[in-house]
Order: sequence, then structure tokens, then C-alpha cells
Amino acid sequence: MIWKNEPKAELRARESEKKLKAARAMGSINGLLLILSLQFFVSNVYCLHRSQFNPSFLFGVGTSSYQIEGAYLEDNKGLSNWDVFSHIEGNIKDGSNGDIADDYYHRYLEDIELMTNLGVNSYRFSISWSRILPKGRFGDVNQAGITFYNKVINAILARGIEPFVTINHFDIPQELLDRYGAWLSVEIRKDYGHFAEVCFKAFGDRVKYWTTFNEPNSVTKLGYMIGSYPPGRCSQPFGNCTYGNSSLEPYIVGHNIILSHAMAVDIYRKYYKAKQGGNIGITIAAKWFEPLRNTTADILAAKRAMAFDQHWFLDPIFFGDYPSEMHQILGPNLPTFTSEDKYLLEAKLDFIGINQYTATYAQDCIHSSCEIDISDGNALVYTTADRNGQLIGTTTGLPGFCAVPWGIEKVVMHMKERYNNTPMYITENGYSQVSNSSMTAADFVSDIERVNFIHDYLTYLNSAIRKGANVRGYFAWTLIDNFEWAYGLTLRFGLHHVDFKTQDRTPRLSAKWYSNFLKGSKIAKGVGSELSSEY
Ligand SMILES: O=C(/C=C/c1ccc(O)cc1)O[C@@H]1O[C@H](CO)[C@@H](O)[C@H](O)[C@H]1O
Repeated sequence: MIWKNEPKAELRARESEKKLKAARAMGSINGLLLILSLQFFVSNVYCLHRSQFNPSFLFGVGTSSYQIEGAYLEDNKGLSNWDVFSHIEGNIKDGSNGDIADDYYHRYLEDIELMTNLGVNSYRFSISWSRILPKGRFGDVNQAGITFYNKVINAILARGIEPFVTINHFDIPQELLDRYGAWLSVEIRKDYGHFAEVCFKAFGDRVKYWTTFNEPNSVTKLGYMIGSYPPGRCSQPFGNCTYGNSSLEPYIVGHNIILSHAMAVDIYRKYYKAKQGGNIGITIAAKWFEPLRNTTADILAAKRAMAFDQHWFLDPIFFGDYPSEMHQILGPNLPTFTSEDKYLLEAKLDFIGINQYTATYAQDCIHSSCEIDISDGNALVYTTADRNGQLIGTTTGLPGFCAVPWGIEKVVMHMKERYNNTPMYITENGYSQVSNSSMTAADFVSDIERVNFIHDYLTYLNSAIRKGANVRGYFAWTLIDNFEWAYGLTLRFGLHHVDFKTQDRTPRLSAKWYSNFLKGSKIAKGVGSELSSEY
């Protein structure tokens, strides 16, 4: 049971027990009534319940454009970097691509129906840059693209669902890569600023939550350090790529993304916020790094890993410069902010978006030699899920991504402390299953592990909130199985199963569980096998 590890709940239990004892001592009818009401109180506290979160708390689901839309050449859409990358043999595990994906471009109303049935009050989705601006700022706005997102936004609002929009979730016009190398060039800041402004202008009357970027730390690491995402650049020993420099390019790319973010926030603040009244933030992939051993070296290693993964983007936005750990190790390979840049960065943000899936142990590789982890290579740490033969959590479909529910509380409390308790939204959290041809339809929908995953993470999230963390929303990743980037169709994260041959959607147990939870049902607890019979 999760409660064992949950100090707040334990404390409450002890307090309640004391009160019960006191009440018994009273030996009166009043005492009996007190016992009954306390029991009711205790059972409600012990069971995860919607009412433990503020009524205005956003509970939603998330998706992203390239992963679901398909229709990759329809209505004047331009090619994106992912369209091109996924068509190159060897880049996607199963040779699939997002040409059709979930065919959401044509089926969005059906999918909005699924959201409505879940009972979510918000929906996080992204806008395909190449659908709106097929050639970036070197061409016109594609009206058909604007029309599509208008239809989505209007349909969800009509059903009482708040749009929570990611301006850029990995996919960019290929034109910008071909012309000037995309994020490696300062040119992209102008393009991004233009795109963001087109979005504010077209949708900002109805969209009150914007995030500038999804996981810039994944864009830099996967695209330019390991090379498994476009443009597939890296150098040895980080990976085998034809071009790239894993110790230099990720930081140039990161720099341009940070300043693109700042430019968009600046534009929003100056010209749109007063009239439109929305909020704007950025979403970071926020893995938790736990020291492998209780030594100063490993404690510093875990901190260094956080710096090279997350403070990398948030420190410049909050404090105007990169974390000291990055300066020390990277030296001249780390770009510097000019005074103009610093001025722009003062626009900061309104909230931090946190994508939280997993935690890992970090071991120091400065003071003792060890095998350096490629995805955090320049941080000089080794990361592992294994401590003395014991895994940090339970395995999921994504290699190296264990389910570690307590990690979400650690990350949220860390962000609370470091960034002055700025409002936070959990913009992604979810569980992956490997898709396997021998699995039956029933295997696909009885996802008890996913139910337990969401239940346990929400429990620890709630614990952080009770400790004062300013968390205002949670989005389960994801509404429907989709094109999972380099993993293609081999990993399934959906609350709904998708048959990619027929495009049929089937709610999984987790969809029913989430819906019951959102509707305030009493059975919203973690499951053993006993719960499956309730559905
Ligand atoms: O795409 C990633 C990150 C992947 C990764 C990182 C580090 C590794 O070592 C391996 C994969 O982030 C998010 O996680 C989700 C589920 O994957 C994606 O479907 C979302 O689109 C994305 O925002």
C-alpha cells in the first residue's frame, strides 16, 4: 500500500487515532458521534478523491499534433521535420510514420467526444507549425490550418473544456531546417516569434493557457546529443551520426529556444495579454534524479544532473543565466546572454509546465571513474534505475523509465523551492505498454498497471499540494494511443486503445477509472485484481 510511504497521511492517521482515543475516553453519545464523523473523515482522506483537489484545478488529457493528426499533406500543410525524418529508413523502430497516425484531422470530433465522456475540464494539444505556416515566415499563413484549430477550440469550449495550447511540440517546418539549420541558427527566433504571434492573434481570444515549448530539453538531447530525433545530429561517444557535435550543439540549440521563448512571452505581454488575459509558460521534461549513494559526490551528481537537464532552461528564464554547474563544466561551449538578451528574459513566464514520468539514480563520474550516461553526458554523471540489484520502481514499456510515484512529489517540491513556488501544471504523466502482436484485444484494455500508475502519482502529487506546492493542473498522457516518435506504433500510452487498421477507439480500464475519479466517484482507489470486476 502506498500509504506506508506517505508521511502526511501517516501523521493524519496518528492524529485521528489520538482524537479517537480522546473521544472514547469521553464515553458519551457526543463521543460516539465524534468517532463516526472522524471515521468518515479518515476514510475520505485515505482514498484518493477529486475533492482533495481544488474545484478549479485543471484535470485534462494531452496530445500533440504530429503524434495524432495525420493528414500530413492535406489543405496546404507544409512538410515538417518529423514528416521528413520518419520517412527515412531506420529512424523509426517499426518503420511507421505520422502520415495518418490517429487520423485525428478528420476524426477530432469523435476524439472530443471521448474527452467529454471522460469528464475532463481541459485539453492540452499542440499546433502544427507547418500547417499554419508551411514555409515559416518565408510564406503566407495557411488559412485552412487556422480553420482546423478554430474548429477544435470551438468544439471543446462548447463542451466546457478549456484549451491548454502548446505552441510547439517538436514538429517544425522542414523549410527552416533546409534554409538555415533550424534551432542551430539565430534566424529561428524570428520565425518562432512570428509563429507565436500568428497563434495569439488567431486563437488568443479563446485560449487562456499557452506553453511556448514542449520539452526543449528533449529537443536538444534527443535531436542534437543522441541523434534519435530530427535532425539526428550527434558525435561520438554519444551516438553514431553523420553530422553534429554533442558537446556543443545542444547548448546552441537550447540558447535559441530559450530566447525564442523569451521573445514569445515578450510579444504576448506587450500586445496581447492585457486584452486576452491569458497565461504563458514553458513545459520541461522533469525526470527526478536521486543520489545513488548517500555520499557528497553522488548528492552533487544528482544536483548536476538536474542542472544539465532542467535548470538549463528554467534558470535563464528565472535568474537570467545558466546554472553554475553548466558554466563550470562547459566553459566557452556554453553561449552567453547579452544585456539585450537578459532584458528580453525578464519577461519570464506565468507558470512552469512539468512532464513527469520517472526517476533515476545518479552517480558521480568526476571523483571516481564510471561509465557516463550519454543522455546526460556532459553532466559527468552515470544514471541507473538499479541500486544494489533493486530497481528504483516498477518497469514500464519505455526502457529505462520506471514508474516511481514518489518522484513527482520530489520534482514538484524541488521546483517549488528553486523557483519561488511559481504556479505549476503537470502537463504530462502517463504509463506506456509495449504493443505486441500476440496481445489480444482484452490484454490491451485491461490496463490495471496504468490505473495504479495514475492513482499513485496523483496521490503523491496531492501530498506535494498539501505541503504548499502551487500545482494547478494535471494532464494525463495521453487521450489515445498514438505515433510515439522514434518508437513508432510500438508503445501505447493511451487511455483509449486505437486499432490503427480500423481507427477504432476503445476505452481502457484507465479511461473508466479516470472518468470515475473526475466525476467524484468513491471507487477511485488503486486496484488489485478486485477492481477489474467493477467495470
Ligand atoms: O518524447 C518525450 C521523451 C522521450 C524520451 C526521453 C528520454 C529518453 O531517454 C527516451 C525518450 O517526451 C514526452 O513524452 C511522451 C512519452 O514518451 C511523448 O509522447 C510526448 O510527446 C513527449 O512530450
